[in-house]
Amino acid sequence: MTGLTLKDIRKSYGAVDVIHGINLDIKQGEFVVFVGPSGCGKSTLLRMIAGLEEITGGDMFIDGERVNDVPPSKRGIAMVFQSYALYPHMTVYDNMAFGMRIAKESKEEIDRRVRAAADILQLTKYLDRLPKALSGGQRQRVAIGRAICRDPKVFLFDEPLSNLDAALRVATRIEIARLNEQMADTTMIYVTHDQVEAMTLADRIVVLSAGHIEQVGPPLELYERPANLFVARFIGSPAMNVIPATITATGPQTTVKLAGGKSVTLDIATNASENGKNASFGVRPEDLQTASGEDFLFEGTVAIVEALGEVTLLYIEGLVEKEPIIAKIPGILPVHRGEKVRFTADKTKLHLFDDGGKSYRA
Ligand SMILES: Nc1ncnc2c1ncn2[C@@H]1O[C@H](COP(=O)(O)OP(=O)(O)OP(=O)(O)O)[C@@H](O)[C@H]1O
Repeated sequence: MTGLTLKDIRKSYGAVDVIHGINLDIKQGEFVVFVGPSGCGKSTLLRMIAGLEEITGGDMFIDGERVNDVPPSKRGIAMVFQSYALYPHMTVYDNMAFGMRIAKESKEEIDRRVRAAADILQLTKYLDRLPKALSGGQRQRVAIGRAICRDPKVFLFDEPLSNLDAALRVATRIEIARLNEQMADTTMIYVTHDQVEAMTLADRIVVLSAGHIEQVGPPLELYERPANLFVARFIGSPAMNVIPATITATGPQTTVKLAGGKSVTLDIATNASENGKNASFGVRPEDLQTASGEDFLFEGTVAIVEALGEVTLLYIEGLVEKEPIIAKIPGILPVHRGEKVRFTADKTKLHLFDDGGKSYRA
């Protein structure tokens, strides 16, 4: 057994349970991203893997070895944090070499590892510089380089890009993707709030909420087939539109009556016992298209137009109380506030969830 296994992992702070029994198998070399709302336990879980937080219950295995009581330095793990904490008076080279010098590695081995890490991260020409003479993105790359030099079995990242500006985030994200390719045998676990980072870096995404797992899967599987309303709303930006509905016909296809009165037939199978039940109908903003004829899904009044150039976001009112429906239409639309607009959507892209929020498509 290689990689990392979490078996019914629990965490409590005093009487407060924050992680409620996580079961997860991570294969060697896999890139797994933890996402979830603030406070759901992402950092706590990562810190338990690192050994920085005690495990209250359950078992954790790295490379088949139970590590619950193994100290951080003996777990074969390296962690990169949000703030990179380099030694300001040391050069890039010395910052990367520091841990290995403490561990009494030979000069040759230190030099070999520092240069290999610098090469992967394109830092070779900065090795003699002090951190203050580097950009934020370069400094974060040095922090990553320092972690690479430890030759970890498991690499942990806790929102490593969140202190960088937008352009540097993109550049450093691409650097991390490359690092992952070059260190194909190293398992990587990454915590982020950023949808794009999660979607582009992950082999699998773990969606957490309130200390438990909602769904685990490859990014596009979560996007196309969310297991429940929580995941449906969490993955994708702007979030999936959700409209209350009632099931009026079941079978290989299902017909629902949407709040507002329109009936829609979906390519989703339900059995007869579901008839008459409340459900939630879901459609992603980017799956809506404007319609001209009578064959439309719904109609509403444009409340806000956001023209972003490559797409136009329309906020539509009059369908569901409180929240507007959002449509994301490619290009620039000649539509104005106050106009009535009709929308359709590809039937295969529609979602339906039962009254407990579980997807009927699962
Ligand atoms: N030392 C502590 N004592 C008590 N409760 C704690 C402690 N550390 C964290 N918590 C609680 O545990 C829960 C999980 O926190 P954690 O930092 O893991 O969440 P997170 O998902 O990483 O959040 P964020 O995205 O905001 O960083 C939160 O409700 C938090 O208040």
